[in-house]
Amino acid sequence: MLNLLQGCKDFLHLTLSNPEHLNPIAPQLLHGHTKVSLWDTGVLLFEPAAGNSQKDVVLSSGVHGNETAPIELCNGLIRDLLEGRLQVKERVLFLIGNPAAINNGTRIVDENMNRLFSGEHSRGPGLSNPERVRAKKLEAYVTRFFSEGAAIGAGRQRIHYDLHTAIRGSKHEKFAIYPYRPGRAFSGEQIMFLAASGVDTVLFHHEPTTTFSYFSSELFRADAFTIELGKVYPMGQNDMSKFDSTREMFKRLICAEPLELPAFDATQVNLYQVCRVINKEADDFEFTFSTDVENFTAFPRGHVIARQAGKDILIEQETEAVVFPNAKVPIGQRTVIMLVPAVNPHVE
Ligand SMILES: O=C(O)CCC(=O)N[C@@H](CCC(=O)O)C(=O)O
Ligand SMILES: [Zn+2]
Repeated sequence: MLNLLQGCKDFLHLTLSNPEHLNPIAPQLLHGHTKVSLWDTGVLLFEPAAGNSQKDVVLSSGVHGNETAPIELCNGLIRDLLEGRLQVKERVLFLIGNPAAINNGTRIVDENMNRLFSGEHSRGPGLSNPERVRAKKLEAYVTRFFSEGAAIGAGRQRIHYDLHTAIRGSKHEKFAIYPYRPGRAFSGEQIMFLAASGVDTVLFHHEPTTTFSYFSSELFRADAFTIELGKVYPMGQNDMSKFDSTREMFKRLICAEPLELPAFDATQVNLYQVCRVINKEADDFEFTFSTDVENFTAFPRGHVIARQAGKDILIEQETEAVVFPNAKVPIGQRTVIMLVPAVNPHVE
């Protein structure tokens, strides 16, 4: 393992040089205190060789190939772990989601991978393209990781941060999507962890989705989020100083350093409720606003925000804010998420 990595520039380089597959490598002892295992290309596990870990943490990046900052952030943590500057005290699984799309510099190759989880990869046309195949494998790796954690002992915390960047600029630069979780309170500790990581805005989703974070949240009861860390830039062109707080909190989490989180305080964060999702139903779908309108821009009741098939789509609530508007999606998929302020969300 170490030889394999030493022959390459680094783990990301190894991954991108083998975009489809790498043979697994059994656990190797690193620096006398850490077990490191390669499960597949872009799939790397670190475990403390001794001691009582309490948490199973998945850090995924590159599910969309052009969202490079989280890939660089994770690769930096991996480099520090491999070279011994950091030592994990919790189990951590790093996933680089879509190496072929990263090589392409594009969001997708054939299909949006973040619409293919919770078994969606095998519905309809089935495992008909590499993204479907990879989504199925990623599900299997997360399942194995959490199952092996459960075998260590009961009561472990499961965490999955699926790291992205947004196509547009955003009024709140860093934000997280909290997957729909009926019957489960939102975690105030997680929201304050995100805030300490520089992610000061959280959207509560209103329905099940086929995203990676929903998969881990629903199937494994993980504290799982899609986290948007800023705007998309090409690889190497990210200002990595913008992620100092995020890196610091991820480091504290995986190295079991004190998190020093304040109690949940709704005044310290921006909380939004998803009120609806507008799907594309016709090829002529178009927004009435320009491509430089930022995420979280709000519009008043009655305002026409989009048109399709000869019909206007109007703002229904007193105000609604838009996030992820994108008219260039296949018919049937989400064109935009609509938000209202979250009123008294059930946070514990
Ligand atoms: O900026 C955009 O339009 C998309 C950024 C992105 O990839 N967002 C995720 C959000 C997933 C979720 O809703 O949890 C996605 O669209 O897959
Ligand atoms: Zn993304």
